[in-house]
Amino acid sequence: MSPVVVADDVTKRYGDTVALDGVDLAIDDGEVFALIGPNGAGKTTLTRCLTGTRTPDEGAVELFGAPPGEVQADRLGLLPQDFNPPDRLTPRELVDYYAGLYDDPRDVDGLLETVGVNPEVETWYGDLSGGEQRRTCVAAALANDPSLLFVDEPTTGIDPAGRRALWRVFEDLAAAGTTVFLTTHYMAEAQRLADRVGLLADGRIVASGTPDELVAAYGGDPALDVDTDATPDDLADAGYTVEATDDGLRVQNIAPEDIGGVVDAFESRDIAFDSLSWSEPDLEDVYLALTDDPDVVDADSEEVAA
Ligand SMILES: Nc1ncnc2c1ncn2[C@@H]1O[C@H](COP(=O)(O)OP(=O)(O)OP(=O)(O)O)[C@@H](O)[C@H]1O
Repeated sequence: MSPVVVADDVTKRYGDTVALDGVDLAIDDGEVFALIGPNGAGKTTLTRCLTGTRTPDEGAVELFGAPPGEVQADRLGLLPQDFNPPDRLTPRELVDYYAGLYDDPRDVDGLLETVGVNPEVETWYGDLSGGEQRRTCVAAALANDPSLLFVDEPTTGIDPAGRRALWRVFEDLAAAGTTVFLTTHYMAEAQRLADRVGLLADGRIVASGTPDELVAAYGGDPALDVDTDATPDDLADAGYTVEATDDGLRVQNIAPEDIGGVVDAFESRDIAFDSLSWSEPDLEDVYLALTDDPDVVDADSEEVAA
């Protein structure tokens, strides 16, 4: 099976800034690929090069085996990060406008309902909340029922319930065979939706694989966090790898069945603690290990205005 999306040694510069530095990528038919990476890593630039809205300085891009400009428009869906439709249209008018550009569009009201926007609403796009605007834009990007969809930060600014609703939309698209390329700052989004994840840093793909492969390779070990005033020295003779954290101690490489032994080690040394919290590594740990970026967004705890 030949890949649907190919980037071959793609380099893009803006003046002295090297936004992409030799990116290789191949995405198979029906795959959901999530591109993650810090601000300025080059995600939007790569999305633009792949969709033909930017031309690489070096290297080549192919969609369905052809340059992006030669691909039939109704096969592609694109939701750019900075998509800015006319303000004075209702959601139905707006999606209807995009649907009208294609021969065989999806049903507009059904699309709006799918993304959680009431098709009857008479509010102009410009007066919708940020989350409602983004959901309307997702509906517009799906108007032609694309077989390849590019979405650049599709759920930024959407509240947690709305984000999960959109995840279900993307999961349904993937189940129906749509190839999806998405960029996101939400590690939970990449972990849940993506068959494969690529981590872009300074214009280079520094790691790629399934979420499980990346976690196994870079995520570290499961750990037990202990809320305590103790220091690592207090447990120096206990045989554990222990490091200090903001709230106390982290005991590394602890399986669930080892937790009792750690508690015994604390109690036998008369070390007081308030609480224990065990966690397995996830994609966020991978991201932090490979980028050292403190601004990674936790999709479950982030506060957003709907
Ligand atoms: N039109 C432009 N002119 C000059 N520099 C640009 C232009 N577009 C992007 N850049 C620079 O290229 C680099 C990559 O930007 P890009 O927007 O692709 O990153 P990103 O990973 O999408 O970032 P974010 O997560 O903040 O959206 C950045 O240093 C950016 O400042």
